[in-house]
Amino acid sequence: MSETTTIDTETTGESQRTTTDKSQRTTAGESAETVQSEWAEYQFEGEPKLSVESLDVHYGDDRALDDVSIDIPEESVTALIGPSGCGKSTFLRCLNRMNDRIRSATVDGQVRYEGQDIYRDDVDLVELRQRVGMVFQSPNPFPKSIRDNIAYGPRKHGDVRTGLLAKLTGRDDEERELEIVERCLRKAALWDEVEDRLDDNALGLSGGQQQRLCIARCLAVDPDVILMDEPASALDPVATAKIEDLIEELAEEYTVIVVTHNMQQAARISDQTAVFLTGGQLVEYDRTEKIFENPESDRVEDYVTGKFG
Ligand SMILES: Nc1ncnc2c1ncn2[C@@H]1O[C@H](COP(=O)(O)OP(=O)(O)OP(=O)(O)O)[C@@H](O)[C@H]1O
Repeated sequence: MSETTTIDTETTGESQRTTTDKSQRTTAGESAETVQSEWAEYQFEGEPKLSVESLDVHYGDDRALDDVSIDIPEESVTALIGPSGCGKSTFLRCLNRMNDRIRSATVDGQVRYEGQDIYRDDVDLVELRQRVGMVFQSPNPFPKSIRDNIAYGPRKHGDVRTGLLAKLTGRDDEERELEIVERCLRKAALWDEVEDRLDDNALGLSGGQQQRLCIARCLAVDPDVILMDEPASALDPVATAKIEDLIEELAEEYTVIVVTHNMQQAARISDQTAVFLTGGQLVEYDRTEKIFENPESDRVEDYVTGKFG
């Protein structure tokens, strides 16, 4: 697919955030500049895993993200919340350049992964999406066996070789492949449910099992960051609870960023929360507890208490 994304590749070094007076509570009428400065003080230990600076996204002439800057810490869960159409999914897709696939999308600004600008012309998109994996709203397993779903990525990337040719050339990695399949299914809390039917078609699994399989498939290519776009919105409460537990476990090893419409879910599972509001603005970003218990912005308070959105 052709890529028409416009990228600003200017390198400006580490982001400089100005500290502002947090006593300035905002109202709906205040300018974006004032509103966006609210969360400038959110600080965490260590270097950011992802650092986004002045990110603007347009679809044709329509703006979807407006000057978004945010640093995301490693090995934690970051929730992205906000009303429908405020740009959460667009933002998520910028983090592994999935928006490159959308012809009308124009991306300006900077996204750094471990300090490296991911929008440089020479970035290998396959490698980027391997490191920054994605799990979608609706479970989308391949119409293949459970084993093949997990082994797909490692086979494609040449990490394992199986099959007749591999057997004939003595490079058969069947054992290693099974080890990867088991490890990833265990990490996705699915192994116990499927260990005796690895060769069954994945489409025979329940919705919740399919979603955990998709997470296991994502883990199989050894990601560092996992982007999740409403991963539980199509699931029943029991399956949702399993995904939530899994997300919290994954955050011990991975950097997880989750878009969710469910504010209780954001409050339950995330360490920090970013609130986007209409117009594609990131209005507030802070510890999840702070966002839900004592947000700086009146608009955020109205949103998290359900007064609008
Ligand atoms: N592929 C696209 N082409 C054109 N416009 C798009 C495209 N994807 C999103 N948009 C527009 O960009 C804006 C932000 O959409 P986005 O899906 O990122 O928001 P969202 O907050 O994730 O919404 P939701 O919560 O409903 O999924 C919306 O106005 C949407 O219509």
